[in-house]
Amino acid sequence: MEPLEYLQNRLDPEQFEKIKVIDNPELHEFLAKYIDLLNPAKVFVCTDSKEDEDYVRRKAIEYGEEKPLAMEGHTVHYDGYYDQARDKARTKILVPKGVEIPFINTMDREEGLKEIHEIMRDIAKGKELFVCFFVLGPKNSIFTIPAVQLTDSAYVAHSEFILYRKGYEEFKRLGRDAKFLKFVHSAGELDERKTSKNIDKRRIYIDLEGETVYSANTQYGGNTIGLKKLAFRLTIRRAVQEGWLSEHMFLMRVNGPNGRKTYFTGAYPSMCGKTSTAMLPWENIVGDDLTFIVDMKGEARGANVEKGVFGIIQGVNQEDDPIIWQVLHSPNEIIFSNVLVKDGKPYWNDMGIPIPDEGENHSGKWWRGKKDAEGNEIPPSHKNARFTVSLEAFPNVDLEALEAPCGVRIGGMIFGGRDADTWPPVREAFDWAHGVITMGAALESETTAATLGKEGVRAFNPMAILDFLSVHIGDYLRNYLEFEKKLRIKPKIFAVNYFLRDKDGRWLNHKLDKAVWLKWMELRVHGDVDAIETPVGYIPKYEDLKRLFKEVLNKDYSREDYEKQFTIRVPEFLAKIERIEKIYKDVGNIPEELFKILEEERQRLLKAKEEYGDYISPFQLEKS
Ligand SMILES: Nc1nc2c(ncn2[C@@H]2O[C@H](COP(=O)(O)OP(=O)(O)OP(=O)(O)O)[C@@H](O)[C@H]2O)c(=O)[nH]1
Ligand SMILES: O=C([O-])CC(=O)C(=O)O
Ligand SMILES: [Mn+2]
Repeated sequence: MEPLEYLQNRLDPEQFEKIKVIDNPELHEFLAKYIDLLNPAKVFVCTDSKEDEDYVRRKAIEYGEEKPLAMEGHTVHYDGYYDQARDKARTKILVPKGVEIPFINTMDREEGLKEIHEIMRDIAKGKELFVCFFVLGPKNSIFTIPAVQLTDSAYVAHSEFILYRKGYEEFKRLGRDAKFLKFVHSAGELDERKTSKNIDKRRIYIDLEGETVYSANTQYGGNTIGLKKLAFRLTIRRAVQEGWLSEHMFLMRVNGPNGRKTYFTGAYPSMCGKTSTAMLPWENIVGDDLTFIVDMKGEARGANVEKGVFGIIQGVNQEDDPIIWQVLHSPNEIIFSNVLVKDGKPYWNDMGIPIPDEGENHSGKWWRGKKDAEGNEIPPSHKNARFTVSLEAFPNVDLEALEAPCGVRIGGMIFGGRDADTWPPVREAFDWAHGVITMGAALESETTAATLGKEGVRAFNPMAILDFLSVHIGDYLRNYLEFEKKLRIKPKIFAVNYFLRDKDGRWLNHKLDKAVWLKWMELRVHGDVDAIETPVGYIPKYEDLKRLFKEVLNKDYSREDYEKQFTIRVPEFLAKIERIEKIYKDVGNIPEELFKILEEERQRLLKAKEEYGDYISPFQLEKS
């Protein structure tokens, strides 16, 4: 049967009409195939109308996937107790038989497709299936990538309405020209708490060739929200093939002297500070997780892939995060996930106010001291509990930049991670290649609760994208190095480390110190301050930071703190180069330039060590 004919038979006339007017046979075929496979009781097609969005929102509550909270617009959603983070082990990239790609969890495409299609057969039985259209990037711009989502979870569809720009009209406009991404999701059978029951059959399979991602028997956003990390695997590949960058980066405006606006991107692994940086109250947020960067007339231009925030709620408190706090306590449309609820109010770990001793959370009925099946005490909220809210709700959003069809010019690109003992708080690369290699490609960070598995383990995580990589790392890095050649005006590259600790494990910095590093980087982009040359890049001068700490945070910054934080730790840096070099040597197909740049850095460090010893005070380097 022809796909359109099938759809006409299968859908209510009202729903069918919405599909029929999109002139795209590939779409019709896709819809017919997966509606048939998933076999839902009914199908709802979302246009860009407010009524359709309202319908999805209502269904999320009717089907019990979300519950209303006391404040208007607020709901809570729970994922299963063992479904609280991204499942790396069961997320696989489907590749032709025999193909292996370093660092990537791959699977034979034929086999994978067969398995997932079997898992998905009749999986939506008795449920309603939502067909949703969105775009990645601003509408009608060079960044725009259309995408269609099928899901039997009203929570997933609802999240996407908050996080992405609507794309139904765009599909209609583009017709057959739409080169779109496809997402098929089913939460599978649900238990009495409306959480996915068959976790053993949880699968996230990414078919690069068909630009389709399948996700089954899971609800956690990172595993299910098609346009987020699932699309990210597909766009990384497109970017490498087409010569642009698709990155795990925030995008923000740092406000310089005399009203100067400078845009920065920042790539840090999951749970390592992207949202908290982009949300600094006196700067402006454009995006907090995913950025597309293209070259336009020799400039690097960036745009937020999304238009909302799926942010970590643990630790959000009135003092450090005043804006998020305010937004979370106002009648905005917000989905709280995996938090503690008592009397219709949400609570989370480390929120800076007393938390009730009982309520409902991701484990069901909860009381302080409750233990899970493994004997671990269950905290009030899960560490990876999140809030989903549109950026429009934030008073500090740069709306013009968010919707700019040509994006914004990027002045600086930052790389960072959880590094207890090596990198100083902030440092500038000597040039593009030095930054891309020693800061981006050499990034290591401790694992976090954003993925299932052990936390706090130092792990190689180049450009903060290792979990999402879908091409050979060598090709990915070559694309980065090549990208520079298209640029007339090159962003400066920086590295930050918010997570440096002393010997006793205490943090060497406060959470808001990052505000000072940003202002310093802004000045450096414009050549407004000098810096100290070290073997690993440029670092700030004490006088400049002292002044900025006073101006930005009204704090006194001592010489002792500066010296502790900015001492160049030669043995740690050398050990890191050793580790990174070994990793890349073992994989092959790596640009030669990477080894050259690491070797040069090693030689600079060895020379400095001879002259100054293992731990070099910035004051010593400043004098020389
Ligand atoms: N010690 C310390 N913790 C920080 C700092 N900045 C952020 N954090 C903590 O890091 C955690 C994650 O921060 P986010 O900004 O939400 O992480 P993200 O990079 O946006 O993460 P994803 O959404 O998972 O990609 C939170 O628990 C913060 O409290 C800092 O400067 N110092
Ligand atoms: O995708 C998710 O699960 C949330 C996120 O931003 C990340 O883990 O980097
Ligand atoms: Mn992320």
